[in-house]
Amino acid sequence: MAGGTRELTVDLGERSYPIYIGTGLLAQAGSLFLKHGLPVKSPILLVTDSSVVDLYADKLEESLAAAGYKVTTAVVPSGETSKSLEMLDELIGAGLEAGLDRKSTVIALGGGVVGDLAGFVAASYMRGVRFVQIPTTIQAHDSSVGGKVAVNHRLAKNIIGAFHQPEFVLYDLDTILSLPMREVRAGLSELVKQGLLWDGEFVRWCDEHAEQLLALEPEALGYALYEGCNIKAIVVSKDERENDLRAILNLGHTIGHALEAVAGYGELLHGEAIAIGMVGAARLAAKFGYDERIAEETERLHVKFGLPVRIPSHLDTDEIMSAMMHDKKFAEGKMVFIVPTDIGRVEIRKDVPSSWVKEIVEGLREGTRQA
Ligand SMILES: NC(=O)c1ccc[n+]([C@@H]2O[C@H](COP(=O)([O-])OP(=O)(O)OC[C@H]3O[C@@H](n4cnc5c(N)ncnc54)[C@H](O)[C@@H]3O)[C@@H](O)[C@H]2O)c1
Ligand SMILES: O=C(O)C(=O)C[C@@H](O)[C@H](O)[C@H](O)COP(=O)(O)O
Ligand SMILES: [Zn+2]
Repeated sequence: MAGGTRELTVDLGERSYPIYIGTGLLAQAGSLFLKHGLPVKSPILLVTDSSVVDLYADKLEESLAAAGYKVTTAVVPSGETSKSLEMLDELIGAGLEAGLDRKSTVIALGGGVVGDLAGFVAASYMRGVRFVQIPTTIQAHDSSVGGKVAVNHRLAKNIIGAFHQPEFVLYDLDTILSLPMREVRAGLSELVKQGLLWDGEFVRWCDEHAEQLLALEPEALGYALYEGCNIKAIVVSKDERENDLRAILNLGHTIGHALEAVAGYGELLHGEAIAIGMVGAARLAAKFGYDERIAEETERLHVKFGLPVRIPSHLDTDEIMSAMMHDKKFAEGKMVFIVPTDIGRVEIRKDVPSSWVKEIVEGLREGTRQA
C-alpha cells in the first residue's frame, strides 16, 4: 500500500475485513482485488451514481482492467430516491446482462446511497455474491463499514435490507475533495455522532478542528475519518447484528429516519435529519434527569458545523410520530431511543413515553423557542 495509508480491521471472525484509508488508493484497486483473491474470471458489476461516474469511475475501471478484471458499470441517479426496489430490480437486471455468476463481485463506488443499494444487490443476487465498498463521501465512513445494506420503503427508511459484509473497504480521501459543501456538512454530522456516542475526547477534537474539517484540510480529515471508522468498527465487531450494543450507532435516528420519510426522501439529507434527531435525543436526556448542558452542547456543535437543528415547519407532528412507529428499534409496543448521558456516552432507553417524544418534536419545530 502507498505510504501513509492507514489500515483498520473490522473483527468478525471469518467475516473480518480491512478498511484501507489514504490517498491515491483508487489506482491500487486492481492489485487489492487480486490480493484479496477476488476471481478474475467472473465479471464484476460496478455500481455508481450520476454525479460520481464522471469523476472517479475511469480511474477505478483502468486499475481493475490492468489487473485483468472485466467490469460492467451501472449508473443510478444520484440521491436518496435511488435506494428503491425499482433500482434494485434494474441492477439485478444489469448483473444478469453482464453475466455475473456466483463468484462475481459487486462494487459500490459512491456515497451511502450507492453503498446501501449496491450492497443489497450483492446480498440478494443469486442469494449473495462478494461485495467491495469504495466510499466517496464523508458520510460513507459510516455506511461503508458494518454490513447494513438496504433500500427504502415509502413508509420507512432502510426497511428492506440485509446484513452483508464487504470483502474490504477502500477509502480514497482524494475523492472527498470534490464534495459539495452541503454534503460535507451532512457527513460531518455522523462523524460527530460517533464521538457523541462513544468518545467525548473525539467530540472535543472535532469542536476544536471544525474549521479545518469544513475546509477539508487533508490531515484533519484523514485523522477524523480514521477515528470515525475506528469507532464504527469497534462497535460492529462487538455486536454485528444489532442484538444490543450496535443500536447505539442509531443515536439521532429514531426522529431522524421519521423526518426523512415524512419530508420525502432526499429533501432532508440523511446527516441533516440525524443532526435534528440528535438534538431531540439530547433533549430527551434532560427529561430523564441528565444534565441539560448535554442538549445545549449537542445543539451548539451542530450549529457550528452549519447543520439544521430544527424540524422544518411544514412537517406534521402526527405524521412524524406515526413514522417513528416503523422504526426498527420499535418493539413490544414501545419506542426505543438512544439517549446521551454525557458527551461521549449513551444508553439505550426502552421506557420512553410517547408523550415526551411528542413534546420534544413540537419543541423542535422551526420558529419554536427551546422548551
Ligand atoms: N449502512 C449504514 O450503516 C449507513 C450509515 C450511514 C448512512 N447510511 C445511508 O447513507 C445514505 C447517505 O449517504 P451519503 O450522504 O453519502 O449520500 P449520497 O450517497 O447520496 O451522496 C451524497 C451526494 O454526493 C454526491 N457525491 C458522492 N461522492 C461525491 C464526490 N466524491 N464528489 C462529488 N459528489 C459526490 C452523490 O452523487 C450525492 O449527490 C443514506 O441513505 C443513509 O441512510 C447508511
Ligand atoms: O450501522 C449502524 O448500525 C447504524 O445504525 C448506522 C446508521 O448511521 C445508519 O444510518 C444505518 O443505516 C441505520 O440503520 P437502521 O437499522 O436504523 O436502518
Ligand atoms: Zn445514519
